[in-house]
Amino acid sequence: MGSFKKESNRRARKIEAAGGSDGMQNVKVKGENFYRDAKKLKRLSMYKEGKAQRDAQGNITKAASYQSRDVPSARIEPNRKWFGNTRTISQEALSAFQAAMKEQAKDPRSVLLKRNKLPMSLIEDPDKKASNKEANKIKVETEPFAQTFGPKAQRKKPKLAVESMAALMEETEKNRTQYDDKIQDAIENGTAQDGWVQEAKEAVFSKGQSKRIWNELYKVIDSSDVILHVLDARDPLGTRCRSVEQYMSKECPHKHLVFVLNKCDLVPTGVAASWVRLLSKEYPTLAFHASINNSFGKGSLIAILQQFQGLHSDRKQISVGLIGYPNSGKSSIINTLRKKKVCTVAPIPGETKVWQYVTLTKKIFLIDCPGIVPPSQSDTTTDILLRGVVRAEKVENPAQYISALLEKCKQHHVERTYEIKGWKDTNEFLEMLARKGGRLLKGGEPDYDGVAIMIINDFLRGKLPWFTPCETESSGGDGVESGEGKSNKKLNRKRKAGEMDDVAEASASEVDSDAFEEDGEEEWGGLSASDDSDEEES
Ligand SMILES: Nc1nc2c(ncn2[C@@H]2O[C@H](COP(=O)(O)OP(=O)(O)OP(=O)(O)O)[C@@H](O)[C@H]2O)c(=O)[nH]1
Repeated sequence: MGSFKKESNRRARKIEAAGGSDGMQNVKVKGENFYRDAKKLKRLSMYKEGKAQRDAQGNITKAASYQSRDVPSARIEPNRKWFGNTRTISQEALSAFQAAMKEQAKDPRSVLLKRNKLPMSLIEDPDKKASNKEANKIKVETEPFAQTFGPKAQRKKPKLAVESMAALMEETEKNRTQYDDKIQDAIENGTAQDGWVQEAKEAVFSKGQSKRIWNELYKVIDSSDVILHVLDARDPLGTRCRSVEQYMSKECPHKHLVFVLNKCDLVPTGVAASWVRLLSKEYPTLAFHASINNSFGKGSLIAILQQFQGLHSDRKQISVGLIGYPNSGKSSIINTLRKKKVCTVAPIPGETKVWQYVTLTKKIFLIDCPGIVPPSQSDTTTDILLRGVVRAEKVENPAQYISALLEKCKQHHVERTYEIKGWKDTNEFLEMLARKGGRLLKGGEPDYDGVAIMIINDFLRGKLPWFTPCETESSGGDGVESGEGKSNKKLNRKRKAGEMDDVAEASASEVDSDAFEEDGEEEWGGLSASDDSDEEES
């Protein structure tokens, strides 16, 4: 406990120093504002450090310490708290982690982590990053703004081949005539080459490439966490959109891409299995048959979507976009998953016009996208037509595509489907079919184009069985006829067992696809793990 003794002594001392009772008013009494605050103390101690030294004229010869402009040498004491949430690891451990992650990031099935929580900057190749930086730096350094643009620009003027406007017009006209002649020659001789025959294509072959459709696609990609890329099992590579895959891996690598090999009921089980094996090396791949009552692979597709949803458990829901070629069965897959008709499905391409949201479960939304066709210089009009991008009724002279179509099919399948035999060339085949079906024009002329449209539609809708063999599994690799490899041997075995008959019949009508379906379920058990209990659960 303190006493007031010290305080009374202090007051007595002060009064005495101030000259008796007159100085009473000047003696400070303890209470409010008695003690000096921190600010005042700081100022006072600054004065204590000394004033500046001045010469006779009053100029400062030596500055006071508070006036000095020298930077004081200060050291900051390191503190563990700075490293709050981070963990420090050794360089060796970091390199080992980088190497392991690089391996895993390549394998799409082994990394099922939240991509946005991965330290991607650590995984990226530091050398590559450095070289990119270097390249950018060089660009800026070699061509600074002032040298390139503005009044001090040092760039040379472009050299023009012509000297006047009239000469330029003349040159342009000459080039155009040359180009037109070239196109005309190519069309007449059938020697069209890539690049400059594009103009000669019918407008209908640009279906699925319009700006509107691609805008829809980008909307779907932007809004989705998982993208299901739907491929036609009969021609998976033909219906693959590599440009979209590249776009996704570059612009949004955190989104998951999954291949869905649809229409598996239209190809032999072995072929579908080999395609799944091949495509799985790049992205997770599922075999699927879209049908509301008789589906295949639905359980495994829902299971994989639920896994993805688990990865994003912090979100209320995830969106799953379906993209792919027109007519590949995107809307049918949504209907199959929902077990009812929620999207319009039609055997004609371009049925889906705009994107649409469908709720699968409380936490999973599906987005249907219109069919897209990546523009390619190497795709011929025949390729485009036989992928089902264009309606056969819309093309000019459809009979011209029948020879290519027949090359893709086995002769005995064509014979059995149309119950005709012994044609020598495509024209004769069309004529026989026209006469058999009574498709004749005035004067008994066969309706070649009418029959050709029918055949193309049968080909696209699965009435005429065909498939593209998986190249890695067949030694020939160019079409059904030449493939003598493993898959074809397998197929031959199946054909002997009457399985291809099942395919032909099953594909004749979509509803009547049970026989092949059952077989598929048996063989596919290990790959896509689809069983009834799965389906029931979902
Ligand atoms: N046999 C068979 N036919 C299928 C399958 N999936 C879809 N189809 C048929 O393929 C046709 C096209 O199906 P859609 O679902 O409309 O295709 P889409 O990809 O939505 O087509 P767009 O609207 O043009 O983008 C329809 O006639 C379907 O019945 C399948 O697994 N097997």
